Amino acid sequence: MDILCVKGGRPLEGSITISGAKNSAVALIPAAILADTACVIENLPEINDVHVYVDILRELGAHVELQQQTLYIDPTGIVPHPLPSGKVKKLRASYYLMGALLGRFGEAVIGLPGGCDLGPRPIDQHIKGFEALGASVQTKDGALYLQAPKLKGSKIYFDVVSVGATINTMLAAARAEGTTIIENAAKEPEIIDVATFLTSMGAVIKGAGTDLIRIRGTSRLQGCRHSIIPDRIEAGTFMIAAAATRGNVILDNVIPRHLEGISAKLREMGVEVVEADDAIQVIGKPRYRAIDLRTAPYPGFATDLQQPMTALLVHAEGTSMVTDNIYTSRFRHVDELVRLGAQIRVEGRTAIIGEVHRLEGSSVRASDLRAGAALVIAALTAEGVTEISGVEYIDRGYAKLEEKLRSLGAEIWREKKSKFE
Ligand SMILES: CC(=O)N[C@H]1[C@@H](OP(=O)(O)OP(=O)(O)OC[C@H]2O[C@@H](n3ccc(=O)[nH]c3=O)[C@H](O)[C@@H]2O)O[C@H](CO)[C@@H](O)[C@@H]1O
Ligand SMILES: C=C(OP(=O)(O)O)C(=O)O
Repeated sequence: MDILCVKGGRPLEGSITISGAKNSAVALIPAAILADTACVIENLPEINDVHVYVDILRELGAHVELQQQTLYIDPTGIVPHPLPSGKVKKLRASYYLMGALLGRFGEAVIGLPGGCDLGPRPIDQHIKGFEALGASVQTKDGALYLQAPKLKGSKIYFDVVSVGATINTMLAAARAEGTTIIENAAKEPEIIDVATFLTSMGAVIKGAGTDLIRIRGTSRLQGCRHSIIPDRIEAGTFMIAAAATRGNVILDNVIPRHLEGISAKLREMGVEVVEADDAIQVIGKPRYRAIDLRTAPYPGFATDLQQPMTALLVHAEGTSMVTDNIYTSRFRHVDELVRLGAQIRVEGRTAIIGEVHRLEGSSVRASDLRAGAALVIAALTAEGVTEISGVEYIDRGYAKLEEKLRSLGAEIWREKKSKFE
């Protein structure tokens, strides 16, 4: 069992390069199933979710070669074996196998997805999308059984703005006959990235990035080469860490427009944020103002940065209120922050964060991916050493986290711990 050890107290200084987006990567890899020839995906983040997906594609019969940040996928050998359990339970985004296999083969059996436990994460809107395209969908023994002799374009209105349901419907619709219209679509940059990929393959997609997307499907899609957009959540995490440690960090390979939500909130606190074309600089200050924030679908403040942000707000003067409007229980990091000395209480969907003058290192546990990021940020600002377990969650979604932090001057290292310690 690995743990991360962090000795706090050093400002982060220097520059790092942000990796490709996790939430794009885990959609683009299954999207390659839709092609009749091979795809090459570049700027892949070196994270566990990608490794799990590569294993799943191999299990289905694809020829896959992964070399650092480049992935070659030849899907011609794929057979739509049922995957009711196993690796699909390890990540949330395994739900994209439903749309991709349905689009390519007209059938799929996929276990209900895993991923971070943030409260209920239903997939009723995904099912609504598949059914609108003509698929029959049944849930049995923890798996979804999908079948559609012929997929036909249709008009779908989502009752909830959902990243996963929007992308999944786009995947199936790309090989459906006729035009599909998605209303109340999610607008995240990763949706545009998937639309760009499918367009390079031969689908005709208009409106990605708005709440109305039109997809004209085709019976043949060819392989293509695509470079993944930068990870705005990884970038946001480092921006918060730079501010929390009163550091001075330049992030290369970012799209500043994707970071407007986090940049605005950091500026409101008194952090200096300077934008260039494809880089952003964060300059920490000795004192910060408390702020209120509410998460919302893009372009609102990303829920995935809510937990890291609470770790910074601990150091602001006054009382901050953080409300998560997307998930009902995304505050499992709070008790762990309190162990380090933070003053936070949770009321319903809101965390009320008081000001403290110092945090002190302790042993804490990451309950999910961004809880892990929040604990690392808190540990970087704490006196003494913090030991963080639950590292497997952090490894799901942050590429070379320790390496990047060390290059900025942090004292962070990994240790093996016996399960009896
Ligand atoms: C792999 C991936 O891209 N994960 C991201 C994706 O997750 P994911 O795609 O799972 O999240 P959604 O956008 O679908 O979820 C948003 C909200 O809609 C609800 N909902 C969703 C689908 C559905 O069928 N029914 C329903 O009620 C969810 O419970 C949640 O409250 O977007 C989330 C919200 O930005 C991010 O936190 C995740 O990092
Ligand atoms: C919630 C997240 O991931 P997933 O949807 O893959 O569980 C996340 O990236 O913060």
